[in-house]
Parts: sequence; C-alpha cells; structure tokens
Amino acid sequence: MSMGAKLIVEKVTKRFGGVVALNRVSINVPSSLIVGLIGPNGSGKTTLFNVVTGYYTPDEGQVLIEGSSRVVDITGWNPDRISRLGVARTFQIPRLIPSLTVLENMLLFYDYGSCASITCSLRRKWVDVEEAAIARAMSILREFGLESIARKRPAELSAGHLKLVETLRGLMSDAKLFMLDEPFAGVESWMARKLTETIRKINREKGSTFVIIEHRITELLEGVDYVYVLHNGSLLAEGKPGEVVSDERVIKAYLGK
Ligand SMILES: Nc1ncnc2c1ncn2[C@@H]1O[C@H](COP(=O)(O)OP(=O)(O)OP(=O)(O)O)[C@@H](O)[C@H]1O
Repeated sequence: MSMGAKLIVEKVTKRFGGVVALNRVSINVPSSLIVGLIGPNGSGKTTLFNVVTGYYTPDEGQVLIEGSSRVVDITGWNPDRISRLGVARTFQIPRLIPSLTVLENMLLFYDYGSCASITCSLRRKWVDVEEAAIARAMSILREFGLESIARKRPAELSAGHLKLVETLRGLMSDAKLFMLDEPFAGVESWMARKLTETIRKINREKGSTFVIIEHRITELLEGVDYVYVLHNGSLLAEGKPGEVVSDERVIKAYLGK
C-alpha cells in the first residue's frame, strides 16, 4: 500500500483587512486518516483549505507536508507546485471546464505518470494509459449510476450532479492528500453515503489522507475518523466524532448562529 501524506498546519494566521479569518490555527493530520473540518458559516474552513493548497499565503505560520519520510515546508508555494506534490483539492463551487464533457473533465485529473511526458512516445503504451484512465472514470461514474452523464457537458447537469462530478474528478488522481470542500452539498442522501464508501475504499486501498469540509454533519461524522472544529477563525475543539458532537463548546457555537 502506498502511504498517504501527513498534513501539519502550524499557528497559521490569515487576515483580510480587519477580518481575522484564521487566528493561529494548528492542526496535525496523520497519514492515512480521514478527517472532518466543521464549523459555522464564516468560521474559516475554506480559508484554511486555500492556505494549505496555495491559493492564499498565510500572514503567519507554516504548512508542512510529510510523505515518504520527508517533510516539506510548502508555505507560500503556488497551487500547481503543491498539487504536483500529491495534494488534490475540490472546490465548494464546482470548477468543471464548460467546453469539456464530464468524462473529459474527469480525465484531466488522472495521473498519467511518466506517460504524460515526452519520454513516453510509444503510441501503443499511451493508448493503454488512456484506456486505463477512461476505464477508471467510467467505473467511478457507474458506481453512482451516472454512466449516462459521461458525454454531457457541465451546463446540462443538475446542481447535485455537478457537485458530485467536481468531487469524483478529484478522486481520479492518485493524490496522497485529498482536500474535499463540501462534497455532499446538494447531493442526494444515497449518493452521499456512496461517496463516503468510495472515500473509505480509496483510503483503505491506497492509504490516502482525507480532509473534508462539510455542513451535513451527521452524514460526515459517519465517514470520518477524527474532527476539527473551527469557530470565528480559531480552533474550538478536536476529537473523535462522538466526542466532538457532545462537546458543550461545539453545541454552543452551532446554536449561537
Ligand atoms: N478573499 C477574501 N476576502 C475578504 N474576506 C474573506 C476572503 N475569504 C474569506 N474571507 C472572510 O474570512 C472569514 C472566513 O471565511 P471562510 O470562507 O473561510 O469561512 P467558511 O468556514 O469556509 O464558511 P462557509 O461555511 O460559509 O463556507 C469570513 O469572515 C469571510 O468573509
């Protein structure tokens, strides 16, 4: 089994003018764990994703990734470079390419390995890789009963299907760390459960680490090993799902909204 990556966020602060979106936030996600990131609206969840994946540079603090027994300080790296290190990220608002079909959008996220480079010039080999990529995309879609949307374009999809495809194409890659932003939003219950199963399967087979932002907390907590709770830009609580839901501070933070 290939290993997942460990994610270390150390005392990260991110400000937007007078707004402190993240205030000295530290989290430590061990390799191959599935972790939930929850918190009321505006608590800083997406900002944390943006800092980890290079869309924002933190004002203070550090982001470190440890994979293959090597620790890399990725603070200030751009999103491309971070993604090449094995970090895949999906967006709250789907970012599919409108002119491409669902299948083509998914193929973009497949890890073509050395065959994506000029060194793999043998046509036969390239065709094999391409076939493997298509087979993987179709098998993922089939699990969700979605083969029929493979040739459709994003504009033809329902909001729920669009969101699901945003997540499924992220799962096409062989990332060591997956950061999923609200994968269940607008997605039917049975598909959300199926998605949880799919995430667990990838985690079991490849050892990948997952960090998942989600507002559908009951469904999220069924699928994660550990939870971090943000509130007003600070880490409010952390623990196993059962511990976090019964934490008075967490209940208060949610009810206070
Ligand atoms: N680019 C930005 N410019 C200015 N303020 C921002 C920016 N991004 C986030 N913020 C602010 O930072 C705070 C945290 O926002 P963030 O989107 O990280 O919260 P969230 O927990 O992901 O919320 P939600 O659950 O609603 O998606 C909010 O006050 C938000 O208005």
